[in-house]
Parts: sequence; C-alpha cells; structure tokens
Amino acid sequence: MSYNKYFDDARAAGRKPALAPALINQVLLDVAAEAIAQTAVILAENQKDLDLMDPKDPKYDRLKLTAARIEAIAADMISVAGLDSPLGKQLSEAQMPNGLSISKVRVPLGVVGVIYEARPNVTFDVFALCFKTGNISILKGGSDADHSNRAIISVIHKVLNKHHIDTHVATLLPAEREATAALLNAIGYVDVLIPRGSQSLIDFVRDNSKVPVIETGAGIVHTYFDLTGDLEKGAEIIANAKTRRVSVCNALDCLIIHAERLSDLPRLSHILGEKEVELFADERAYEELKKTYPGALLHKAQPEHFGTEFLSMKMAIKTVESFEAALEYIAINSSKHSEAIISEDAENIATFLNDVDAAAVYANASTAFTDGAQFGLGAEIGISTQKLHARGPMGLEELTSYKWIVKGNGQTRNP
Ligand SMILES: NC(=O)C1=CN([C@@H]2O[C@H](COP(=O)(O)OP(=O)(O)OC[C@H]3O[C@@H](n4cnc5c(N)ncnc54)[C@H](OP(=O)(O)O)[C@@H]3O)[C@@H](O)[C@H]2O)C=CC1
Ligand SMILES: N[C@@H](CCC(=O)OP(=O)(O)O)C(=O)O
Repeated sequence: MSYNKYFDDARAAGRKPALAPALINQVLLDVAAEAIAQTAVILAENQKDLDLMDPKDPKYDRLKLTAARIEAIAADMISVAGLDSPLGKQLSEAQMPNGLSISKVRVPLGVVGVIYEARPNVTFDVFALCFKTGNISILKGGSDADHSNRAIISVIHKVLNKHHIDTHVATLLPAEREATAALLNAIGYVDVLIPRGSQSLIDFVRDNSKVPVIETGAGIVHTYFDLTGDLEKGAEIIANAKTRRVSVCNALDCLIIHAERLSDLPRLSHILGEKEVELFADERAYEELKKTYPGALLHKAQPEHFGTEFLSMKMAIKTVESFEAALEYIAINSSKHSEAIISEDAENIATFLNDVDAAAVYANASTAFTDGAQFGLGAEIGISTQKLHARGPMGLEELTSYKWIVKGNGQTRNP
C-alpha cells in the first residue's frame, strides 16, 4: 500500500497559514467537550478492542478506557488549552555592532510522526500538544487499539470540520507495520519521529529511520531505600510507585535496600503484600521476608529479574552494602527514565539527584509522577529517554524548535 497520499496531505496542511491562538484553544476545548459527549461511542469501540485482548495481559489496563478516564483526558485537553503557547516566544535578542538585530524565536517542528502503544489516550494527547504548537501530527497507534483510535480521530475530525480546519492536521495511519516503515522513510514529509513503546520498537526505529528520531524508551525504574530512609514514607512511596498503574513505564521495578535496613523490610513491604505484589528478592532480602511476606508471592530472585521492566504486579529487591553501591547498581541497570532515593540524609539526597543519570530523579517521592500532566505540561507526547533536544516528559516546548530572525537596513557582509 502507498502512504504517499497521507504524507502529501499532511505536508499540504502544514503549508497553510498558522491558526490564531484563540481558535486553537477553542478547538481544544471543543474536542474535550465532544470526547465527553461521545463517551458511549468511544467506550463501545474500546470494548471491541478489549474483547480481542486477554484481560490478564498487562496491556489490557493500558488499553482500557472508562468514563472517568475520558473525563481525565478531557481535563488534560482543557489544561493544554489554558497553557501559554510557546510559539513566537523570543528566546534571545541581540543588537549587533553593524546594526543588525538578531533574535531567536520558537517555531513548530513541522510534521511530527508518532508511533505508539495501545493506549488510546495518547491519540488525544498527541493531537492536543501538536495542534497547540502548530505542528501537524501523523499517528500510527498500536494495532490492539485500532477501534478506539479510529473513534477518537473521528471525534477530533468532527470538531476540526466544524471550525473549517483541514482535518489533515491530524492523520491516523492504518494500524499496520508497513505504515511504520513508510513513516521511517518519509524524508521531506516528516520532520521528526517519536516512537513510544518497547525496546523492539525503539531498536527497529533506531536501525531503520531515515528521518530524525526522539526516543521514548522503556522504564527500568529503581527506588533506593537509604540507611536513613523514613519507614512510613518509604512504605507508601514504594507501594504507590509499584502499584498505582503497573502497566506504565514509570512504575517501579526494583527496590534497592541498604543492608543495614534489611530488618525493616517486612514493614517496608507490608502494603505490597496487601496488594499482592509478587517479589523476587535476592538471598538476604528473601531471608528477611520469608517469615512475614505471603509465601505464594515471595520468590528467590534469578539474574533475569534485575535490570528488567515488569509492567505487572512484580518487583525485584536488591540489597546493597552502601549508598555508593546503590549508585553503581543504578548506573548499570537503569534505562535512565526515572530513579528515586528515600533518605533523610541531605548530603546523600544531593549526591543522588546530581549524580544519577536519568530523565527524572526523585527524593522521597513516587516515580509515578513522571508524566506530562503531573509535571504541569498539560499532557505529554512521550517521556524521552535520550538527551538531545528533549529529556523526560515532553510537552509544548519540546514540540518546538527555533529560528533566527535577522533584521537589517541594508547591511552587507565584507569581506
Ligand atoms: N518513555 C515513554 O514515554 C514510554 C515508554 N513506553 C514503553 O513501551 C513499552 C510498552 O509498550 P508496548 O505495549 O510493548 O508497545 P509495543 O512496542 O508493542 O508497540 C508500540 C507501537 O510500536 C509498534 N511496534 C512494536 N514493535 C515494533 C517493531 N519491531 N517494528 C515495527 N513496529 C513495532 C506497535 O505496532 P503493533 O501494534 O503493530 O504491534 C505499536 O504501534 C514499555 O517498555 C514502556 O515502558 C511506552 C510508552 C511511553
Ligand atoms: N503518562 C504516563 C507514563 C508514560 C506512558 O504513557 O507509558 P506507558 O503506559 O508505558 O505507555 C502515566 O503515568 O500516565
């Protein structure tokens, strides 16, 4: 199948004059209202996708929409509408000795291609952030969410039509792998690609893309409980980071504990036990837990349990002799997404926040906060695990580049 028509139409939509900020915000508010109004339709289509998936699959929860989730999506859309647009913002201005005025101004990236997991809220989020920043979005959603995504793009297109806006500002590609291959080769049509998904997707895109890519990779997430960690805070933070939504990339995968706090492990993990989290504990942690933790949920860890993203009610426990050993362990096993320390030692906290190489580093808080809306960005287009252009939750600013504006009155360069 040829995808040229999709790409041509998107590029043509991108050449049209920029929309007024007030109109952009009104469209976002109208899409939010339409999403709520069409809750029953969206949920019915979502159910068709759910019917094809095993409810025990961790992806099921990611795929599932509810009325409350649609309300939360609409609320995010409303907050994106309420945020200042970065477009046209002057980043710097200089008057040169020759009289030239040179300024740096934020502009859209252009056509943004997003390949993403079977999580239907992403369709709304990507549209909202791209539309607000004057970008054209080309979406390739997970095939497991195809009914949901098609219902959502219809909601968006209905509102765009109402405002006489070219619907090609947001295009949903057929949910087939060939569409991804075509996007990767769409030089001259797509300015940047943002893949959201498994290592297999990221590797495929990294190896094959001819257009620039911003990676949003897996979250192999650790929380280190330090010698001075507060037990009460620790138990709540760890349980929240692990169980708030186990299928998402910011969920906790491995608790690292200082050896001198091992005797506190039963109390530190009691909420996990109540929530039926399966633990894969190293030798010493296992010995501490075997008297108290529910037997069926406690296992001796194997090497494959470390440096692993579970995306389910499973978690590894690693014992370390020192703070330095925890830093070393994280440096080797982290995917540089989100990392946390629980400690009352100001010096260790400062060192951790400074030295740990991850997109988001936390002290005494749950890694579940790594999320665009939670960071005040309205929503997120992905959580970048690379360092160039953008890092961590990517919102409006991260969907812009800049250009230099040079104004003169007849200057020529000599020699
Ligand atoms: N950092 C971040 O912002 C995010 C990270 N993630 C990470 O993603 C993972 C979960 O995603 P998961 O549900 O497994 O999604 P997948 O990686 O299975 O799917 C995501 C998208 O990529 C496509 N895809 C997957 N593999 C390939 C491939 N080899 N070649 C071409 N296309 C491919 C899928 O298409 P198809 O439907 O055809 O399979 C789908 O559109 C977790 O590791 C999570 O941490 C997820 C979202 C955001
Ligand atoms: N935005 C997220 C985290 C990032 C995300 O979308 O990840 P995933 O669920 O793995 O597709 C959240 O906490 O809701």
